[in-house]
Amino acid sequence: MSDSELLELQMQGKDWRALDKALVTFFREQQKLEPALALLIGQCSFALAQGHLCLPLKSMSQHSQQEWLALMALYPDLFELSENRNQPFVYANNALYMRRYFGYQQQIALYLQQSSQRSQQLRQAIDPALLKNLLDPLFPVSATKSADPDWQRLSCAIAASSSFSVITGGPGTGKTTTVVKLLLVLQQLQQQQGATPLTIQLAAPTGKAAVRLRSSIRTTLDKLPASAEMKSQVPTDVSTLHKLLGARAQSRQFKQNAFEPLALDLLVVDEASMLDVELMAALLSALPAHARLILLGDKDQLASVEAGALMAELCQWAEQGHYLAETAAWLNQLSAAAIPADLISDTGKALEQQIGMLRVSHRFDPQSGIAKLANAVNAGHSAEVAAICRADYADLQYLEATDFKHLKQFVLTGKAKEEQKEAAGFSFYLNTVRQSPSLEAEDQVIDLWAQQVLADFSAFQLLCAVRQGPMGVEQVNLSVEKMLHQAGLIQHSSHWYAGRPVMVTQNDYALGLMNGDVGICLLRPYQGKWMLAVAFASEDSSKAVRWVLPSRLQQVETAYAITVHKSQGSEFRHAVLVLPDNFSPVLSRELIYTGITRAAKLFSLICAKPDLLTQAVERKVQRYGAIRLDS
Ligand SMILES: Nc1ncnc2c1ncn2[C@@H]1O[C@H](COP(=O)(O)OP(=O)(O)OP(=O)(O)O)[C@@H](O)[C@H]1O
Repeated sequence: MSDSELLELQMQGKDWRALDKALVTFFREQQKLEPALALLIGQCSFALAQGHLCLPLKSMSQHSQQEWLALMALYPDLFELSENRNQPFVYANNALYMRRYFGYQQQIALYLQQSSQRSQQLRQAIDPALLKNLLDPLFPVSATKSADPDWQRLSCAIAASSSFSVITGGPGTGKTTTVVKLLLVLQQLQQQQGATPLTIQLAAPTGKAAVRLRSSIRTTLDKLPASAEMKSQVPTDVSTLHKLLGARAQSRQFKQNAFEPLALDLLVVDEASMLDVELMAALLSALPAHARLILLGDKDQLASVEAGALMAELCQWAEQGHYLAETAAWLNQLSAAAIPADLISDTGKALEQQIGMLRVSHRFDPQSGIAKLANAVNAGHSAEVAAICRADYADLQYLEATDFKHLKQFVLTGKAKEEQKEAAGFSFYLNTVRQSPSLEAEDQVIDLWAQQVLADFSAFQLLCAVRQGPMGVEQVNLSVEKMLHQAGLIQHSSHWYAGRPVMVTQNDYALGLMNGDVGICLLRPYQGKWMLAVAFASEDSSKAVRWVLPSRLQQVETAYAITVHKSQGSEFRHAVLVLPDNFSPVLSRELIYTGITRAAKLFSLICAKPDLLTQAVERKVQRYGAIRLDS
C-alpha cells in the first residue's frame, strides 16, 4: 500500500482521534507535506493517545530510518534533526517526539541525572553507624534469622541516603510502613545533627489514594516505637498532587512552579505508577533544589492513561537489584543479612542504586488465592492462572458469563458460592443507606452515617476492563440499576436517587472535587426536611464527609462499575473484575494484575471466554519513550 493510500485509510478510519486528524490536516495545508510525513505526524500524535511518549521510527516500517531522516530534512521548520529552532517535532533517540513531550522527557532525565550525583554525595556524608542505631529499634532483627535481608530496612536506608528514591512493592509489602519509619529516621538524624526538623509533605495522585494513605499512616505511626515528640514531626495529612501544586481551572500551569517553588524539604508521592510525564515534570519544576523526593508504588500496575510509564521505567530492573558492589557493601553494614549475590551487578546504573524493592507481602498469605493469582499473572504464566481460577480458594471466585444481565444474585449478595463469608454485594451498603438518621438528627450524626455508607460501599466494587459492550462499564451500570430497582433496594433506576454512587469524571476546582472522586447520593435530613445530597469522603481530616448538591455535579457517572484504570489507588474488600466478551487492546497483564490487587479480602473474576484471560495474561503493555536511564 502506498503512503497516500495508508494516510487516506487513517484519515477515514476509526483509529486516529479527531485531534490526530486535525493536526495532520493543519500541517498538510500549512506546509504542503508529503503523504509519508503526514502519516508520520498523525501516527506520532496517535502514539500519545496510547500512552507512548514518542514514536520510534522502527515502528514505521514503510521506510527505512535513512529514508525517514531524508524526508524530514526537507522540512527543517517542522522537524528538529540537529538544530533547535523550536520546531514542533523533535527527532531524538531514534524516535519522533512532539516538542512538549520531548521537553518533559529532557527535564525528567536531567533531574534523575542530577539526583544521582547528589545522592552519591549524600551517602558519603552519612555515618553508617549512626544510621544503623536509628534503624535498629524500628526494624528489629527477627528471632528466626532469615538468610534474606530485611528489604524494608534496606529500602529505608537507600531512601535515607538518596536525594531521589523509589520504593516499589506489591500490595501489603509495607511501603507505607517503610516510609513512616524513614520519616522518623530522617527527623531523628536532623535532631542529632542539631538541625531544624524537615518540612515534609505527603501527596497522592487521587483523592481516594490520599485518604487511604492518610489513614494508613496514622495507624502505622501509632504502632511504632518512637517518642511522641518525634511522631509529631511526621505529618499525617495527605494532599492530592493537583491541590499541592495549585492546579488552576482551564490552565496547564500550576501555581507552584520554578518561580514559586513548594515550601518543603521532602516530598513523598504515593501511588506513583499513576504519574504521567506531564505531571512529573510539573512536580519537578515546583520542587526546591535542595528537596528530597520519594516515590512509592507498585511497578507492575497499569501506568497512567496519559503518556509515559515512569514507575515501570524507573523500576525496570528492580527485581534484579542491579546494585553495584560498593552500594551492596554500604548497605551490608546496616543489615543482618547480606544482599544476595544475584542482585549485585557491575553494570548497575547510578539511578538503580536509589531504588528499593519490597519483596514480602504482609497482608496476603503467600498460599492465598489472591497472592498466587497475582504472582502467576505478573509472571505471565497463563496456564497456572487458569488452574488457580478453577481451584477452590476461599478468597477467589470465578464465574463464566457472557452477559452481565444474568448475574442478579451475585450483584445483590456478592456470592458465587453459598459458603462464601467475605462476600458483600450491593445490598450490603444499601442496607446502611436505608438506616438514615431521623429528621431531627444533628449534623454530626448525619455525617457519621454518610461516612459509614461510603465505607460500606467500598466493600464491593465492579471493575470493568472496557467501557462498551455487554460487559462494559456503561451496560453493567445500567444492568445493576435495573436489578437493584427490581429487588426494591433503590427507588428509581435512573438519574438521582438515594443510594446512587457516582464518580467525578473531570476536575472541578470550584467544588474541590477531582476526577476519580466517588460520592453517594443520600436522602438526608436538612433543616427539618428531606433532601437529596451527595456525600464525598473528606480530604480534610477535621470533617467526616463533604456534601454537594446533585444539581452542582455536572461531570459524573454512575459508579457501581468503574474501569480498572479509574480504580487505581483504591482498595475494596471484595473486588470483581469483569472481562469483556471479545478481545480488546486494553486487555493486558498489567490490567488483570491491577484488578486483582484492588481486592483486600476477596477477588472475583467474571470471564466470558477463558481464552481472553489467557491472551490478556500473555500480553504485556509496551510503551515507547525511555526517560534514558543511562546516567
Ligand atoms: N515487617 C512487617 N512485619 C509484619 N507486618 C507488617 C510488616 N510491614 C508491614 N506490615 C503490616 O502489613 C500491612 C500492610 O503494610 P503497609 O500498609 O505498610 O503496606 P503497603 O505496601 O503500603 O500496602 P498497600 O500499598 O497495598 O496499601 C499492615 O497491616 C502493616 O502493619
